[in-house]
Amino acid sequence: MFPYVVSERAANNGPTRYPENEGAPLSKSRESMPPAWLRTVAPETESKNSRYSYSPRSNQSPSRSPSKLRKPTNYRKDEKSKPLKEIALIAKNRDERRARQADEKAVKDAILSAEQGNPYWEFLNMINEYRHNIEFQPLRESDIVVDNQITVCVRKRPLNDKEYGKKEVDVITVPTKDILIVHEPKHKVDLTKYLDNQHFRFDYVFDETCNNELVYNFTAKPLVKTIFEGGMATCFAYGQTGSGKTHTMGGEFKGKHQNFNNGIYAYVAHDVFRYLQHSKYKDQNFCVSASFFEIYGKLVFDLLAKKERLKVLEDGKQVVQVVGLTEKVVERVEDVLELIQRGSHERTSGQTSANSNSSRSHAVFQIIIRKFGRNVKNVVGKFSLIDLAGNERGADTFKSNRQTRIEGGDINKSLLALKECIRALGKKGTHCPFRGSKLTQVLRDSFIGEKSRTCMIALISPGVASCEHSLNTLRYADRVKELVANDVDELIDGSNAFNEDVDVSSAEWDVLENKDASLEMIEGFHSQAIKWREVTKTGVYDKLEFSRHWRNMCTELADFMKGSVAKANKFNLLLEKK
Ligand SMILES: Nc1ncnc2c1ncn2[C@@H]1O[C@H](COP(=O)(O)OP(=O)(O)OP(=O)(O)O)[C@@H](O)[C@H]1O
Repeated sequence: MFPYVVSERAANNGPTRYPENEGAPLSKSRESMPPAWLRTVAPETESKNSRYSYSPRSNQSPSRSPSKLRKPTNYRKDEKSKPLKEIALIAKNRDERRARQADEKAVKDAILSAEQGNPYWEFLNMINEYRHNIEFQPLRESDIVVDNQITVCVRKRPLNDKEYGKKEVDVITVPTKDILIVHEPKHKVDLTKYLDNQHFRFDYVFDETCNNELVYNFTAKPLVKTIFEGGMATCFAYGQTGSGKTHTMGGEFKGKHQNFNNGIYAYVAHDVFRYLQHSKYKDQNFCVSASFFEIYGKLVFDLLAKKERLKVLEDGKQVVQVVGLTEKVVERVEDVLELIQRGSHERTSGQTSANSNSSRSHAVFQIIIRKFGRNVKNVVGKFSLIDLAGNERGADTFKSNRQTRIEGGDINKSLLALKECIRALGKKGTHCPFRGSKLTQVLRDSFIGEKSRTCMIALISPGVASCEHSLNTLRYADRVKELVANDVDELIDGSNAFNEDVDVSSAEWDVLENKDASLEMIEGFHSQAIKWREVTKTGVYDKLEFSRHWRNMCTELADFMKGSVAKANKFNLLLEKK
């Protein structure tokens, strides 16, 4: 990471230039000392209480403004010293300016030498300064996981070795748990460089320090219970090639080796088997199975049967079947891991990095809960986990190669259909255009029904070279669930909002008012909690009623305190800025 703290001035100015006749900057130690020629003291002026004056006999005569420096004659004592004071002040200001310019130049030189050959060094400088003004409040493990029907979040991966090697600049900032800023480098018509800082808000934003487990806890984990309660759960990984989709879904990579134990597939499997042990489900005759297939264009391949080609059929009741798809019964987490490993190898076998099929196909891993009935095994719920094709493939439809164009078109179509289907799920009663692509057709069940829940993890690469693709990914995710990011400025120091005194006093008013309301809220919660403690102590109580009350109380308190934190944060930032 960038090792210097960049001063505000250094980031805003272009290369330092010195005015003609002023020469090179003075060193900082000479700050506030007048130049040598001004320090030549004439005896007659010294005696008249003037610290510095000009002697016309001196051979260090100044080349500029001699009239200003001529020895005064007919002034009274205090009047005589006035022009000299002015001269001293001018000299002092100039020395300070020179010292400042020297500082700025030193900082820029340091950056330039550290970032030798980096065409983006000025942008890097601006981004660092922008970050310098932010009070970071990233996502923490202890943060509340909100129960959404549709969750849309973004994960930023770290810069990789290749990108460091190319001196790529990280253009993504994650100031809080739900806000992300893209610093897009731009040029004005006069070629001045500037940053277009674009803000986005999502349910959660994971920065480069978050690991797969944390991502899982806020995304797919809350959906596991859905499949035990008769619903469909779906989790998509969306993003450009190399942004971390497979890393997130399948498991972290160490070189070429992938650890299938710490991907979202595996975490879901762990939780499914944990749920099965629960007293509520233990005796329900549930059976768990898994399947793994790949959709490439309009074709479907079975990843658990040597990529056998499969047919997708829809019956009169709009029930979609992938005919002949392998569905293996699994009894332990290890069985699931074995299938994930087998399917993943099948998916990537025979491909080179230059011709990566995996990034041009959607991989669908499903965990299915069935209940044994009389001879039939009815589906109770299904968790579909999808590692989508690289979204830039959809954009590359101008590529000359016909095959690439067709592939790009198919990917584009499926991603657009997917977005519309998820949006339809969110807007109840809206028609779900699932026939728009093979992907949405196969996943039809996921987009219908009150109990269906979906989560989209948009993955982005942080480098400046990926900026355009990252923006496309973010705009897509933003359209899936339009969460407005209009209070972003409140978090970022330096916005105009901070300049007004009136803002500070209104923020203060808000906080003081909220403080009293918070106290009331907490007291109310406290007295209710004590009542429930008495009721539950006996062990004989209405569990359903308690669970509902307790959930509502906690949600209310959490929501209220969330608002309090925002108010306190705004007030604090305004004061610190002041
Ligand atoms: N959060 C992360 N932390 C560390 N490394 C990561 C992270 N995300 C991705 N990577 C690394 O980046 C590389 C590309 O990741 P990955 O293969 O998951 O991308 P992808 O989006 O699935 O690409 P493709 O569409 O080609 O399959 C891998 O080497 C992976 O280890």
